[in-house]
Parts: sequence; structure tokens; C-alpha cells
Amino acid sequence: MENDTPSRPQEYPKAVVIGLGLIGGSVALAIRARHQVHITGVDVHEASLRMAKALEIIDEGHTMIEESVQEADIIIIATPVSKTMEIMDEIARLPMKAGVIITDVGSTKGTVMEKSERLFGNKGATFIGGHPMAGSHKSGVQGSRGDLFENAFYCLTPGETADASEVERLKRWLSGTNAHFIELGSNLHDLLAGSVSHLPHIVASSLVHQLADLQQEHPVLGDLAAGGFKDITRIASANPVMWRDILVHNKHVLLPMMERWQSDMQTIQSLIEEGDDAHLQRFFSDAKQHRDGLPSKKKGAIPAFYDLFVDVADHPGAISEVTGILADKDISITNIRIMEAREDIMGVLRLSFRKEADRQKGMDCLEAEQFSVYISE
Ligand SMILES: NC(=O)c1ccc[n+]([C@@H]2O[C@H](COP(=O)([O-])OP(=O)(O)OC[C@H]3O[C@@H](n4cnc5c(N)ncnc54)[C@H](O)[C@@H]3O)[C@@H](O)[C@H]2O)c1
Ligand SMILES: O=C(O)C(=O)C[C@]1(C(=O)O)C=C[C@@H](O)C=C1
Repeated sequence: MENDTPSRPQEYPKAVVIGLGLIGGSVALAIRARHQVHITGVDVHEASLRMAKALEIIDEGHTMIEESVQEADIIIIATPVSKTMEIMDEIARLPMKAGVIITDVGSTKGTVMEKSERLFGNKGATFIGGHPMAGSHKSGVQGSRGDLFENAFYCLTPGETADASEVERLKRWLSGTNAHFIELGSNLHDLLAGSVSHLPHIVASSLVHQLADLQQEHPVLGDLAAGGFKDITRIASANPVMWRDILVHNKHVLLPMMERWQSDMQTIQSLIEEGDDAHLQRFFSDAKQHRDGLPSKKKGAIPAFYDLFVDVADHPGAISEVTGILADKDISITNIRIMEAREDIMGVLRLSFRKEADRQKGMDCLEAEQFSVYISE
């Protein structure tokens, strides 16, 4: 990969993406969608660079940072947060073009911003922290998508030294994400991300540990883990290094949140012990009311699922009939689940689409074929 022949003219503005995984690859694709740009990828894994080149995400790839940052107009660091901190040190030691923008995509912002003020304050470079609030439990460049951040909130933490025009310049670079930019202080960011992302991740992984313990005694347990368990624990399949770093860098937010969590669990435990039915019901109804009121059409705290429900007769060809109709019209689905399929009873298929427009097209063509379809809000 080193000295690979670049596939786009060198005179284009230059973007360097360090860490070509799911998020680095997706940001690179989004930049490419809106700009004529030469993109250099840097990753410690040559295989990721080869894959990124094959997918036309980057124009050239390197395993060493020095070779690319000196000419860069924008540098995006997309590695797990602890590595990002090391890479910032490394970049700060290198000569850089005047006016270069440096940003990251890490899930925590406090420690990164603190370091950036120290490192880049007087270097003619502007560091603006970034965190797109969308992603996946899958890692690696092969999962990258240019539309991963569409409609998602993209947090920017400009810090003390970045002026407004530099923030606008970064937004223009990232405009192909089609995300909604929101500017936050790094401490506030970490508090909010702790609540909607980091604490839930700890809880999800802990539920999986509980299941694993019981499964040793009852191997069938894994087969019984159905929709609910899978929905709440999907994120536990994410990259462990990334999540280790998030906990390390958001410790001061997470420790009090975990105390509050434990105290909530104790309260519920007491309500169950005391048989306090009224309060138990209120615990669920208050949560339901709040959860039902959260925005569901936009990506963000709660990811958007453009779901369509289809009644199907419970016979072997029913599912392929539905998927065949969608395939004929070139409509892709991201997920399919049989909600109910018992003997002699109509089953319900839940189809998930990436975009609202795809769901609408799917609905129209299935209705045209006399299927009963509906959306559940
Ligand atoms: N996955 C998500 O849902 C999500 C969403 C928003 C933000 N983030 C943040 O984005 C960052 C990247 O996450 P990801 O999901 O893309 O992870 P990933 O595992 O898919 O990609 C990380 C990449 O960084 C590379 N890397 C590691 N150390 C490196 C180094 N020293 N130099 C160069 N490359 C190096 C790895 O080889 C890998 O290709 C993390 O900081 C994470 O907190 C993740
Ligand atoms: O959708 C997922 O799989 C995610 O976990 C994405 C998610 C999150 O919502 O917690 C994970 C970490 C990020 O920093 C931002 C987004």
C-alpha cells in the first residue's frame, strides 16, 4: 500500500483520515460525495487500507502518519479515543499547512478538547472536536456508508481557540454527511452522551453477562433470547476497545450515573419486595410515556427505524413473495423479522428500510399486490 499510485489528482484539496474503520470510512465517503478531494487514509492495518482503496473510499493509503498530514487541508482522526489522544501528540510534532482543520469523531470530548487546547492553541491549526451521534455495533471499513449520518445529530465542540468561521468551514467539509450539526461544550457533551449512549452500553453488556452465566446451567437460554433481549443488547456486540476507551475517558460522568442506576434498581427491588403494585406500574407507565414522546423520525438518541409491517399467510413461500416484490422494484431492506408465525394464524413481517422514501415505495408496491401493510408509530 505504501507509495501506491494515487487515483485522483494531487492538486485537489487534501483530506487525511486517520483510522479507517466504520466511522472514518463513512466520513470519508460523505466528504467525497460533496467535494472534489484527494483523500489519504492512514491505518495501522494494511488490510483496512486495501479494502478502503478497493471500495474507492480513499485515493491512497499509508500506515505512517508523517507521510500525509503535512499537505493536508483537513485531518480527521477516527480511532478509539485513547489512540486519538496519542495521534494528536504525534500530529502536533509535525509541520502542518497553515489553516489546517483538525477534527476527531470520538465518543467523548472532555479529555480530547483539553489536550487540543494545549497542543494546537498557537500552531496555526484549528482543532474542532466532533462526534456524529450515529453508528453501529459493527466495526471496520467494510461497513462504511456515505449515508450513515444522514439526519443524525453531529456534535461539534469547537473549544476556546476555534473561531466561528473555522467551524463553518468544518461544517462545509462535512456537509455531505447530511447531518444536523449541534455545537456543545465538551463537558455538556460528555454528560449527555453518557446518558444516551455510554450508560446504556454498560447496562446492555451487563445483561449479556447475566445471560451467559445462567446459560451455563441452561444451554437453551440462548434460543429463548428473543426480540426484547436482542433489541436491548444489540449494542453489546460493538468494538470492545472503543468502549473501554469511552469508559476511561468519561469516568467522572459515568461513576455518578452508575450510582444513580444502582439506587434506582434498589428502589425497584424494594417495590417488588413490598408488593407495591401501584408504584411498580407507575415506574413502567412514566418510562413508557417519556419513551413514546422521544423523537423517532430522526436519527439521534433513538435511531430511526423505518419499519413496515406486512400481514402474510403462514406458508413457506410467503416471505419470498414479499421480498421478491421489493427486489423487483429495486427497494432494499435492512432487516426482516417474523413477528408472529403460528399454525393457522396470519404472520406479521417487520421490514426495516434505511430511508422513509424506501418504506413509502415498499408500502405502495405491496399494497398494489393486495398485501395488508401498516406502519406502527
Ligand atoms: N461505532 C460507532 O457507532 C461510533 C459512532 C460515533 C463515534 N464513534 C467513535 O469513532 C471512533 C472510531 O470508531 P469505529 O466504530 O470507526 O471503530 P473501528 O474499529 O471500526 O475503526 C477504528 C480504526 O482505527 C484504526 N486504528 C487503531 N489504532 C490506530 C492508529 N494508532 N493509527 C491509525 N489507525 C488506527 C483501526 O485499525 C481501525 O481501522 C471511536 O473513537 C468511537 O468512539 C463510533
Ligand atoms: O447504533 C449503534 O450501534 C450505536 O451504538 C451508536 C452510538 C450510540 O448511539 O450509542 C454508539 C456510540 C457513539 O459514540 C454514537 C452512537
